[in-house]
Amino acid sequence: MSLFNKKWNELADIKDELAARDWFMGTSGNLSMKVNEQTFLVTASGKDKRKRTSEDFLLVDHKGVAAEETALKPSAETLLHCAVYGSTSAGCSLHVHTIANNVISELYAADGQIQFQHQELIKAFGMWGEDDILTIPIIPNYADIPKLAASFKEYIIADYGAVLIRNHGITVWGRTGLEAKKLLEACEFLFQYKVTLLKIKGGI
Ligand SMILES: CSC[C@@H](O)[C@@H](O)C(=O)COP(=O)(O)O
Ligand SMILES: [Zn+2]
Repeated sequence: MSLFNKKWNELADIKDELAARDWFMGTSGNLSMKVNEQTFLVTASGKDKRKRTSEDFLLVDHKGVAAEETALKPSAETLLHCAVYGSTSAGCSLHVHTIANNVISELYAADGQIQFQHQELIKAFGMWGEDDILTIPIIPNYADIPKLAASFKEYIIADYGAVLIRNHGITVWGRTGLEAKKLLEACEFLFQYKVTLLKIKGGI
């Protein structure tokens, strides 16, 4: 199997798994996977990401421009994926909108971040110390995508990480598809936990 087909199938399988969690409401969300140093696969814009079709992804260059003859449009948020691959050795980037990540982004917007400590799942981010703290930045949402991508890029400081976009969604990236998925699932677990706890305690 060619590298292109291998990467396509890997990304399609991740998409199916996230779809099974119902993380692609209203055509939201976009995913990408690096194929080589020059190009990556990204979801086509505006599609129902719960469906698996031969038009789910297209190949784009480092500027997010289609690298092949196609009628498909790359994700409207391709520049965020470009920002990841342009400044790290990441191999996969995932973006989803969920109720939990939107609620958390709104509740903690004034702090510009949310932190988790003494939570087993922060180990997904390599936080193995007893008192380690996981910090996830929260940035404003801009309709102007180049502006959003520039703001997002400031928080890309490693080959894996996560950034919440206020009242929009989360973008995570990792060295492999498996790592990116692990980080996304860990974040969503932590967000759902926090929302549930706040509700029980009467905080919201
Ligand atoms: C109607 S979904 C919201 C979109 O504007 C966007 O935020 C999104 O995540 C999906 O856009 P897409 O262009 O399909 O990648
Ligand atoms: Zn989005």
